[in-house]
Order: sequence, then C-alpha cells, then structure tokens
Amino acid sequence: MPERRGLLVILSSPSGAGKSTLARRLMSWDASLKFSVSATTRVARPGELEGQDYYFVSEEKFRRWVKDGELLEHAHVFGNNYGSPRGPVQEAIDAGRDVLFDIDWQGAQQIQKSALGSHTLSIFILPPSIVELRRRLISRGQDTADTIAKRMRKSWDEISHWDGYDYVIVNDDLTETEEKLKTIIRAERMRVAQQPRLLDHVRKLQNEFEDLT
Ligand SMILES: Nc1ncnc2c1ncn2[C@@H]1O[C@H](COP(=O)(O)OP(=O)(O)OP(=O)(O)O)[C@@H](O)[C@H]1O
Ligand SMILES: Nc1nc2c(ncn2[C@@H]2O[C@H](COP(=O)(O)O)[C@@H](O)[C@H]2O)c(=O)[nH]1
Repeated sequence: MPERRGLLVILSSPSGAGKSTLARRLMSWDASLKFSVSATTRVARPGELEGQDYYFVSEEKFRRWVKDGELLEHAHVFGNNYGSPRGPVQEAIDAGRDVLFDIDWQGAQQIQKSALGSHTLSIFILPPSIVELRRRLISRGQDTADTIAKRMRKSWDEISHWDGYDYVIVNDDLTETEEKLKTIIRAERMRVAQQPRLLDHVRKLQNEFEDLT
C-alpha cells in the first residue's frame, strides 16, 4: 500500500495560454507524475502522437466509452469531444502517483465532484493579455485561421471560470510560471503527506497538555 493516494493536479486555461507547454515541462521535471492522456474526437495535429498526446477516437467509440462509464469526465470543447479515461487515473492514484490533467473548466468541475477519494489541486493559467493569447495561438502554427478565431471567441468563456480554481497564475515568463507550478505542487504534496501524522501529533500534544494541567 502506498503511503498516500496520488493527487489529481488539474491545469486549465483558455486555448493557447500555455498549459500543454507547461504540462510537458512538469512531466520532464518529475517522472513520477503521470500525464492523463485524454481521448478526443478531433483530428490529430501534425506531430501529435496517438497514446502520447491524445487517444484519437471516432464519435462512435467516444459515445460508447461515455455510456460504459470509461471516462472520468468529458466535455464538448470547440466542436469536438474530449474526455479523461478512468482506468489509467485510478491505477496511478492507487499506486500513489500524482496525475496531471490538461482539461477545460467543465472537466475540472466534474473531477472535483468525482468520488475518487483523492485530493485535487486545480490551477488556472491566465495569459498576460488577449493580444498575446492570439499571438501564441497564431505562432503555434497548428490551427487554421477559422479555428483560431473560434478559440479566441471562446476564450472569455473559459477565463470567466478562473475563480473556481485553487491557484491562478499569469503565464507571462514561461520559466517563472514553471517554477511557480513546481512550488505549488511541492507544497500541496507536503500538506497532504503530513495530514495523517499531524492528527496523531495533535492528539499527543493534547494528552501531554492534559497530563500537565
Ligand atoms: N510564457 C510563454 N511565453 C511565450 N510563449 C508561450 C508561453 N507559454 C506558451 N507559449 C507558446 O504559446 C503557444 C501555445 O501554447 P500551448 O500549446 O501550450 O497552449 P495550450 O494552453 O495548451 O493550448 P490548447 O488549449 O489549445 O491546447 C505555443 O506555441 C507555446 O510555445
Ligand atoms: N474536459 C476536457 N477537456 C479537455 C480534455 N483534453 C483536452 N481538453 C481541453 O480541450 C481544449 C482544446 O484542446 P486542444 O488539444 O484541441 O487544443 C483545451 O482547453 C484542453 O485543455 C479532456 O480530457 N477533458
């Protein structure tokens, strides 16, 4: 049995604010973090790998997974379906591994309500400005002008959910944001790890107090 169940670490942001970039950096910082590879019905971008970036599935398969309860959460985002497969997440947290999610606000809310018995740590990434958000989507060079326009139109809808998260970070300088994320994750791990021992310690202090007074 692991000392504690794994944490569920959620990153959300409007499209293009930088969460996939940050998630990749966190994964190379700590190999014990497990990235939750989502299933999606959208087509793969050039260079995206099946099973690494996403599981690219048909609408029919996605609907079947939803019906069979195979997804921990799912949402319709920018005209496509996205969802987090339940099995790998359950396996990882049971083994004491923390899981990192790159999902939208709808998925974040569903995971926070799910009865997995694990702590969630939710972090919202804001862009420094809307002009910079658009610049990042364009400079990523992977979406058509139409797709970028659609994502920009939806950006406020995502941003408006910022206050439902434990932490909010403005991703201006990438390295600074990465360091902030590491600090938050380290602190949460420490908080959760010390909880069971803390209760014993407070009981011990109470006994000592009662003996002495
Ligand atoms: N702090 C930053 N400064 C400048 N460019 C950045 C920064 N963070 C990310 N980028 C760049 O912005 C672009 C979008 O980043 P990324 O793909 O990580 O966004 P995302 O939030 O995951 O988007 P989506 O929700 O569409 O998947 C990428 O080209 C990335 O290199
Ligand atoms: N609710 C969920 N949202 C997800 C999931 N996987 C990704 N996403 C979000 O979708 C948008 C678009 O992603 P893109 O890869 O097409 O740019 C972005 O906000 C992701 O965070 C998921 O499993 N569930």
